[in-house]
Amino acid sequence: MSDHMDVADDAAFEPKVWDLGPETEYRFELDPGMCLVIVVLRGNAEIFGAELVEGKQHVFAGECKAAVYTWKGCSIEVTGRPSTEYTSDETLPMTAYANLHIAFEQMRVKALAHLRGSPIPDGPSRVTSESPRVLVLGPENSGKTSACKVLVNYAARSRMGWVPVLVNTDPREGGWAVPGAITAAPVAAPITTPSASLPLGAAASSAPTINPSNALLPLVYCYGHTDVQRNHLLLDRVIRNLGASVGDRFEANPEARSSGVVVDTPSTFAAGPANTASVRSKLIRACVDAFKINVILVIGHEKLNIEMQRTYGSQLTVVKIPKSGGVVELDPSYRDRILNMQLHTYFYGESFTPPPGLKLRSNAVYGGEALSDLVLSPASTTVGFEELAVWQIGEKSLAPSSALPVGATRTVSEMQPILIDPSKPGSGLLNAVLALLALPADGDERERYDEEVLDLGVVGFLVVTAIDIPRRKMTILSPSPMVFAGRTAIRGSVEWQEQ
Ligand SMILES: Nc1ncnc2c1ncn2[C@@H]1O[C@H](COP(=O)(O)OP(=O)(O)OP(=O)(O)O)[C@@H](O)[C@H]1O
Repeated sequence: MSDHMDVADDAAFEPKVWDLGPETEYRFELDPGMCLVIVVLRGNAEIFGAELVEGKQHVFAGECKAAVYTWKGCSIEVTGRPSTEYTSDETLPMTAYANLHIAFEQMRVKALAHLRGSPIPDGPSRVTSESPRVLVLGPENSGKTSACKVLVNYAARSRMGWVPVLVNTDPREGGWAVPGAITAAPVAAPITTPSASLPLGAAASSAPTINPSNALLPLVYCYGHTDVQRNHLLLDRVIRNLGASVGDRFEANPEARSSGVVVDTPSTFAAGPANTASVRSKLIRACVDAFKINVILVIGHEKLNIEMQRTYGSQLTVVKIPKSGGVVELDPSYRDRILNMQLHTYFYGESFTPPPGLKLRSNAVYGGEALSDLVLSPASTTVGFEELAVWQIGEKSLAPSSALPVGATRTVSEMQPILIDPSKPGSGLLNAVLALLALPADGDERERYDEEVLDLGVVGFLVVTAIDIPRRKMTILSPSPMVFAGRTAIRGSVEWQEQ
């Protein structure tokens, strides 16, 4: 049953109290420029598994769409003017997530006991002593990212002190960085959802000097495009690189492995035109291999569930879970706006105007952060053409795979790094988003190789805001002041647009 409300203009900014019964949720959607403040008056409430602290003002903006869920019932006070708000008791997927969480918790406990050589709980176990390494698949708008957040947040909230790794392989979403990136981070405290431009909450990558409460330090690799089909060989390679980096972290800290991994994927892995089927299955395979997946969750897609059962059923567990009725259908224009908003947020942070008539208290939070920590000050630096080497991967006029004749395959050139000459008019560098690469590890120079730029992690993203060809200089926007001399960057197809 759903209790829909039409939002009346005149009463919109009066606080409204919603009493939620057990296992129900209050769903809301914000239009551009809107801000919503929610206070839990009584009971326990959570957003995608992250608890809302009672009595605190929780601020939402940036076209956020989410649901306040309660297991046992609660009262919340809501101030603002959402474009849609209603309550629903059709929350069956939350029960499915809770059951999965309990099963994953047992796997973690056994994995840790095994590692420490302690007796395995529940006697000799049928279940292996592996931690849960979960791949989440589903079509567009099926709630994959929300499901990942719930599962990771429940683990991070557990008293066992788990720090699960959340991986985002959806380059359209950009995870903790910018669109075009794929990222992974150990999650020690629940991830919040204050805004659509911070789909996985804030991270320290764009503003290392602030965000004191958020210690997330993601591993970042650059794919450079938002379209999975554009250069799937490259995406396959960066997914495997990200998996290797996560593996290295586990090598360095074996107990961290027992918390497990949850991998979010793009909807294009699950569904798409028939001629993309082999690419899709190769990319799913890349994830299964890279993160040593032992559980595949398929959200609301029977055909894919059967396909996964057939392909992987003998070696790992495939579970189908229902799609939540609350998941919002995101249209292409919304996705374009969010892409730009996410880029801007990476450099400038967030800003919002509180609902008229509402005074925000000093302890109000925006996704777990104090309001004073939201605005960032990027740096603008002039750099000589010779100082920063910018590469692109593959040929300039790379057509998407879907545009190739049926049966045609790409040549190796799509994985070939090509140095961009900024002095050439039409180099495509102006307004390009660049991924600044980590320095190669010290070592034998002979170990360096031509395609090295494909395999290096990213330390931050930059934008070329001006090019002066006569003076051979370009102006670069970076999240914080940086020295670029001798550094290497990659350009993809993501472009900066002024807002
Ligand atoms: N129960 C819910 N109530 C309200 N909004 C929700 C609910 N579940 C998900 N949403 C919102 O719906 C939108 C889509 O959900 P989500 O991003 O989880 O789906 P997805 O399958 O990962 O999307 P994509 O198509 O980008 O891969 C998001 O804005 C999310 O916050």
